[in-house]
Amino acid sequence: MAVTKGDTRRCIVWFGQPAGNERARLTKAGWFIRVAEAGGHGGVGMRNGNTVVALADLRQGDAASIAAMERMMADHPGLPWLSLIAPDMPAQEPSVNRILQASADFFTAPVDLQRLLDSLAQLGGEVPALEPGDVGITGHSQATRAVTASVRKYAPVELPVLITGETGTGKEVAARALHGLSMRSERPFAAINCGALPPNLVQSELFGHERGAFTGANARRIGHFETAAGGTVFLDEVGDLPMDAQTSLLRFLQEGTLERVGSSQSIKLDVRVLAATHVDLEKAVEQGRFREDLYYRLNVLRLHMPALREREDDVVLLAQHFLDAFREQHSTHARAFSSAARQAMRHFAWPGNVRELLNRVQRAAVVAEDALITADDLDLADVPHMLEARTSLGSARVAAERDAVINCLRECRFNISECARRLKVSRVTIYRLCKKHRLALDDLR
Ligand SMILES: Nc1ncnc2c1ncn2[C@@H]1O[C@H](COP(=O)(O)OP(=O)(O)OP(=O)(O)O)[C@@H](O)[C@H]1O
Repeated sequence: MAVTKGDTRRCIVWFGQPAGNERARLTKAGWFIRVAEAGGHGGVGMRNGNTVVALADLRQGDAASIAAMERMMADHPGLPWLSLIAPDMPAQEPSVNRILQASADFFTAPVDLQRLLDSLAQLGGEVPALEPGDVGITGHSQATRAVTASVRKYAPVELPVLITGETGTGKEVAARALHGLSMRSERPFAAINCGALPPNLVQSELFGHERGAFTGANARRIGHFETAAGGTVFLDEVGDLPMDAQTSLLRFLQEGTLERVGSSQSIKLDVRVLAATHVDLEKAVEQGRFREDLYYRLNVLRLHMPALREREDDVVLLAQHFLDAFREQHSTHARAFSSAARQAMRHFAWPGNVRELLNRVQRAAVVAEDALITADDLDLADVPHMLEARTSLGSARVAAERDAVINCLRECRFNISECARRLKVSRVTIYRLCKKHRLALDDLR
């Protein structure tokens, strides 16, 4: 199988059968598609200078062709591989799983063609034409692009996703994006804050109850899970679920069934579960506050939402986005941010993350007197002083540490063991500190 003269420079070797729309979109984007057979002869057909990406299409795959695909991938480890599976394919099945693991990225049919093009562009060494706004997650920093790519990847997979991150980082925004990009998007999305439910009512809120199930249960109540049938349930602060509700949730994840409180009848239900936590769930497991088996069930796919201070490049963009949204609903003089305000926003640590930014921008839009929101309007006028204090305090600490080591070494006549004893640290630490402060012992003596 040789690449003929007319081939373009960007080539996909598609092991399987691309659908008409897939072929059309990729060709339009400038990719030449070569259809190949995993068990066929002649390798993948490469020519120097071509960008070649291989795609393992397992949609029609029987066991023999999956095995052949695995061999083909093993024979060509230097090639970037993508893989494509059917939605009902058992991703845990060892040979399928090995193929997914060996791929740079994988897709579930129906293929999100924009994501496929982005992935191909990345593998071909181009800057991906990613539009994070498409999925409702505003931001263009590296960290946000990585989140968006994971959201696109996880959305079509029918597995739970555990979303972690500090408060206000956009965990619910991500959960909505996962739902909105999934095949369930036309069905309900139910967001439940487990921490806000009274512990004795959690079971009934989530799974419903029958009339007379407990004092005050005057009528049958349908729970959030049943209301979201065919859709997605998002359990925020899942670590706050009481033990009995954890057991019911585990059973639902294992068997796809639930029982209303006060009933022994099992109800079969199709709901995808997404969960979020801002506490360390692993620690809760260690301390026996969260079931380990439930943790493993929820933590199949994991999405981490970075803190806002880790995505400095997003701050001004998000602020303008919130201001524009505010202006659509309210009248305000404010149109944009002064350069001092932009600088203060970029340097602020944002302990409340995106939620705090949203609140400050809305408040500032109300109080602003002019077209440009000032640092003062945002209540961030102190940021430069805070930075200065942090810098000077930091450098004072470093200087004090250096002086303490030098003085002690001199007093101990450069006896490292003695110096370590007096400063109550190990000898290794003294050597490390000397290296850190660039203290050459010979120069000090
Ligand atoms: N990338 C984003 N683009 C636009 N709006 C965002 C983004 N991230 C967060 N927000 C907004 O910030 C606020 C907080 O987001 P969200 O509720 O999703 O955070 P959270 O991590 O779930 O918070 P908590 O841990 O308190 O439940 C919301 O108003 C949300 O719309």
